[in-house]
Amino acid sequence: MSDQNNADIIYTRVDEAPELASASLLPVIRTFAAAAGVTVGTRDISLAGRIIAAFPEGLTEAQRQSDDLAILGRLVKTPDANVIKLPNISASVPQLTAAVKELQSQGYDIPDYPETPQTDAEKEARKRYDAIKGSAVNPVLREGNSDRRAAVAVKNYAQSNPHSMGTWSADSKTVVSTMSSGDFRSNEKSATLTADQAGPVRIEHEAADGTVTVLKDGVEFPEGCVVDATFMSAAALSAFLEEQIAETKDAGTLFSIHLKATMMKVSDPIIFGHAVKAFLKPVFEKYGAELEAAGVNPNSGLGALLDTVKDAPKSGEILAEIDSVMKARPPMYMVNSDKGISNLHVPSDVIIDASIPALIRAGGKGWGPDGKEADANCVIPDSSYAAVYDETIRYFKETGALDPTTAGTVQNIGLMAQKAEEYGSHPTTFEIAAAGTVRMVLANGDVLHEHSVEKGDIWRSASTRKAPIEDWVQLAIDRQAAEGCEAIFWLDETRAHDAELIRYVRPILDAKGVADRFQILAPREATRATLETIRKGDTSVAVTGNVLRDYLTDLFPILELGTSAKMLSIVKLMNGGGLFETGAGGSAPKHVQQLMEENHLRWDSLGEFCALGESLKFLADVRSNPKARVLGKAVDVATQGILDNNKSPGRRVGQPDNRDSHYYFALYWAEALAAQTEDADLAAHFAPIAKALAENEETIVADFAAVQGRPADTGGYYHTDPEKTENVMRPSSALNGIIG
Ligand SMILES: NC(=O)C1=CN([C@@H]2O[C@H](COP(=O)(O)OP(=O)(O)OC[C@H]3O[C@@H](n4cnc5c(N)ncnc54)[C@H](OP(=O)(O)O)[C@@H]3O)[C@@H](O)[C@H]2O)C=CC1
Ligand SMILES: O=C(O)CCC(=O)C(=O)O
Ligand SMILES: [Mg+2]
Repeated sequence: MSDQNNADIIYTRVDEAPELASASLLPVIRTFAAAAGVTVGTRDISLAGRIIAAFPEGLTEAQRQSDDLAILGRLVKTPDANVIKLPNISASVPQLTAAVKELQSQGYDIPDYPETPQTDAEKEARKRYDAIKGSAVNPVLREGNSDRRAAVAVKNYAQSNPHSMGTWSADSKTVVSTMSSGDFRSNEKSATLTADQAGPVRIEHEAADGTVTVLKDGVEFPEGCVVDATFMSAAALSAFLEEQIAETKDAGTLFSIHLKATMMKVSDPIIFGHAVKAFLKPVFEKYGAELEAAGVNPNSGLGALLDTVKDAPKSGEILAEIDSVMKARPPMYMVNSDKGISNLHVPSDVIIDASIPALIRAGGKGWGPDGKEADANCVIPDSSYAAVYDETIRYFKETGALDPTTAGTVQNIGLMAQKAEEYGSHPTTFEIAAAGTVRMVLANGDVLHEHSVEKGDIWRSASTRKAPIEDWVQLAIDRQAAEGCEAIFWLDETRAHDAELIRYVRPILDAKGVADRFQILAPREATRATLETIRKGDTSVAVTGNVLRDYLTDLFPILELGTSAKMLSIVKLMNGGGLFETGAGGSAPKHVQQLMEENHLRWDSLGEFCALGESLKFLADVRSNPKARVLGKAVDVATQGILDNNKSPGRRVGQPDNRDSHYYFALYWAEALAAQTEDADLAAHFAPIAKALAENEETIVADFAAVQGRPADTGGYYHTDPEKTENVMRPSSALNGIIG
């Protein structure tokens, strides 16, 4: 439930590990902030919360929730916004259906997710679920461009306390494989709209027999908007996947496919489904009709397929066939080899931004079905950005792994505002029903883009508005000026969309007289140049579009810091507010599993600490609240204390965990507040708190240690019980007595 709706700072309620961590950290933040008259409210953007808000009809008054995402969506368009955004689940269909089941089991009368909606009620339910699916939160909240980097203290800490890195050898068989034609990159067309062309656009499909179907009408594109259209050929994709399965088998590596089925919620589940069909091709050839009759949707993955087949007629026969096909295939890269969960089981288990960097950090190794590490063929069907990973892998094979003790750092300025580029394209992405032509028709009747398509092709249009582009270039100029270092626009002049962006970037750089401080390089060349720069210990600012923002802000932090959870992640909202994201990663489902099994939470809240400090300092600026600045500066001291004293959570049961790190954060924060001299009232207020926290260290740490090693019950996975979660996450009465 939401509370304190007009609070100074909104702290988001999310899912999985960060939500568990919040149960312990948020009380500390609220208590400390209150001393400076700063209120911290919450808004629920969790998957379960969004489902509850979408289906009030069958719920009791007590069960209902407000549509907090919509409320936040309005807030971030105002100068008043000050939001701390933790990572939330971007749900694939299997995650969505699991959350629905859990809520139903808790007595929430909400409809099932209709896989093939028939009745009007089912169609309505499907429409609402489709709005919840995938990356449904970030695009709404990100009304600004992205500034992600490691705080200096965090980077220094990583250099003196390096994480483990796998070794890279020149004979590693790990490769990236991508399409050379028929993909989104190859078919892309792009144009920047003139004043005459601006206005509502119609997207239509004309079948071979002349039947015209309107796919989408009235999509508003203003003047200066860069509008792209492209498609992925289903035939080319299938041929490519079959070829890759065969090549992987020949090479003796693991087959892996890396997609973004969450943010690219229409296109990438379909591509994933093609991979499932290609891997099990003989099964689909033999039992296609039975699988369809049973309601199998390959886009939901092998896990769902196996579940559905279990209850189908001929299940024994089909399962035996699946088994024999799998044996003939190359071994698969596994998500969890102990539990037999493969890359193809769930579309959201292997997400490219985090999955490839983890493999690169490990020296190009993935886990095989036998539970052993092996080289892998990393299949990335679309070639738009695959070169980044390909070049990184080639570079490490040539030069060996990066050394985190000496490596410099890559900062990112990402073009993200107002659903920029591919990540905003799902409302204008379509799986083509019949061979023909897809056109984008402007208000004046002109055809902007046109493609010949076949049945099953995935056609999409993406757009990027002028104001966000200009804001992004300015942010890059400011960041480069602040760092005085290398800065590269990762744009490929031979790619249609990038060529349009370059037409914006060059004149702005010239007009500001800073063109000599920037390079414009295609992703492959930019990757090589950047790796060479950080190898020397220097800093590089990567100025990128939205997809590379996502990819690079996991890739480089994971190599430099071991994880992207420690990143500072600021979104300067276009209308003046601030959105402070915590880290650059996700909600870490594996961490929840560990907590449930052995009551150890290895989630590191460093991202939250960094975001909190920024949020408080921002509040101080916009509200002229000097006490908030004192609080914010003390947060920075506390964060430094966590690093200096090695108080981040350990990975294994028995080691100090997330709860311990919050205690030390509170201790250092209180000590810093007590010690500062800018605000005597705050110092006096926090002196006894700091003293009590210090004096009770032994008891508090013992309270935490005592609960580990046994299963923990939070009353749910997607929709936890607040009281049970509080019991699990705040087990120290000594600490609770001080924090309140
Ligand atoms: N901003 C957002 O809202 C984002 C949301 N997501 C969502 O998160 C979910 C999981 O995505 P996934 O791709 O697995 O990526 P995650 O970033 O959640 O997990 C990858 C791994 O990174 C490590 N990790 C991440 N955060 C932390 C942290 N704070 N402390 C310590 N380790 C951390 C963990 O490694 P280890 O297990 O080795 O400890 C974890 O297993 C999905 O539902 C996805 O949609 C993903 C990215 C961003
Ligand atoms: O919105 C999402 O699904 C993921 C976001 C993400 O990975 C990122 O912003 O780095
Ligand atoms: Mg990401």
